[in-house]
Amino acid sequence: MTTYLIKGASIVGAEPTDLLIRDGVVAAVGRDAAAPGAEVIDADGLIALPGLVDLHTHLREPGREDAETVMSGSRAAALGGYTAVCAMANTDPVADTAGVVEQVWRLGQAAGLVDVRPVGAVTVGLAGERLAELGAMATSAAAVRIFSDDGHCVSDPRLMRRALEYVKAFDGVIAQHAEEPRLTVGAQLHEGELSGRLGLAGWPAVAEEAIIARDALLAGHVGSRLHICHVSTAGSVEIIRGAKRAGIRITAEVTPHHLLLTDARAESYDPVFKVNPPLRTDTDVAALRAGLAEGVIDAVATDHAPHAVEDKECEWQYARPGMLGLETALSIVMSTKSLSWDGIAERMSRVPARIAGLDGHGRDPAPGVPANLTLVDPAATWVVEPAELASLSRNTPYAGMELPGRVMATFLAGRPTVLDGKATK
Ligand SMILES: NC(=O)N[C@@H](CC(=O)O)C(=O)O
Ligand SMILES: [Zn+2]
Repeated sequence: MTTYLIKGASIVGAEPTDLLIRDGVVAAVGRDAAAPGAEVIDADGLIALPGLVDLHTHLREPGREDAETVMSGSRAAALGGYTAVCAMANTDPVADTAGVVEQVWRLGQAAGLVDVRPVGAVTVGLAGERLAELGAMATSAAAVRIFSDDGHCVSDPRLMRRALEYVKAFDGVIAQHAEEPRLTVGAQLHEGELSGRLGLAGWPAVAEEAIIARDALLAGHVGSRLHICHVSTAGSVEIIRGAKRAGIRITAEVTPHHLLLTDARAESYDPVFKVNPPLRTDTDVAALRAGLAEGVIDAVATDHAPHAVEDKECEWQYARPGMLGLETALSIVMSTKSLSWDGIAERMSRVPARIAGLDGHGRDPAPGVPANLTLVDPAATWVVEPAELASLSRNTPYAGMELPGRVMATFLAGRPTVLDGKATK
């Protein structure tokens, strides 16, 4: 295994130093760190962050390998500075058995660019009727800790309660896509002035907030762990704040797109802006940014949702919801200027690693720590060219935008997955 000497990197914004990476770990930190024969990486002006951890990635394999594969999604993740991603269960077949989660986990190992941690479905086929084999997925080689029907809400409160009770035994967590389906029938975008003007069915904030409030109470009653996917409204932030104050074991994530974009984008009628939950208002964006900085929202998660051209480049009503996220997440978060480097490390690496139970990830580079880290050039800017993304899909809402911050190198267990801004495989 090659030894690397990273010279002049600033660890999470501290004074520049050198890092020696040997045998999969950070072997030494400091200006005197030297090793004959080491490959030297000039990191002058770069920020070293613990490798980013994504709690919400759609890799589409098995089933929609035309939109993304474990390999292409892993490459996109590494280029975005990620060393671990939690792969959502809404594949075909659904990841609702030990067999499917092990298959995804093995595909991730074989790709070797990022730690792929499969999320298991809560219910069989995501149908919301019967619990999936949660225990078998937890004890499988994939060691599943996060369970989610994401794409769908576990709307039956009795089933949700039982799932929360079940995962307590192995410190699992239920990640809820909070959407009361009876309130979002036919919904196309945020319910507000614009949906009224366009004459399209709206997705009201209360459809999200009602489920979060209900599930927080259930999680508190059961004493189990609940995680809320892609929080999108100011009201949700307040409910989560209250639940945390009450001692409920609740965590939450926000996506980069909900931190930047508003429903005004829907006016263009370009389906690239169609997503679940929908883009909301300026007030929501401000509350999400503040909630994230404060820690009421624990983590940034991409909800990377690749879709094939025919599913996205069509009439708004027929387009699938979702947008790409892995390769742009860090730059988008930087562009919002709502987090310091420590805040970015906390909300994009340390805390998501803790939520997902990933011991080897989310640790600042220090002697003895597994070498899962990323080097970012804070001064560089880049223009998003959809055709140049590593994802097999093109549905980025940031096409043509100039963004700050460029991932120059990423290391997974001491091996570079990105060098000079390019994936190593
Ligand atoms: N976010 C989306 O709009 N789409 C996701 C599902 C989901 O995360 O809810 C997808 O799988 O495409
Ligand atoms: Zn979702």
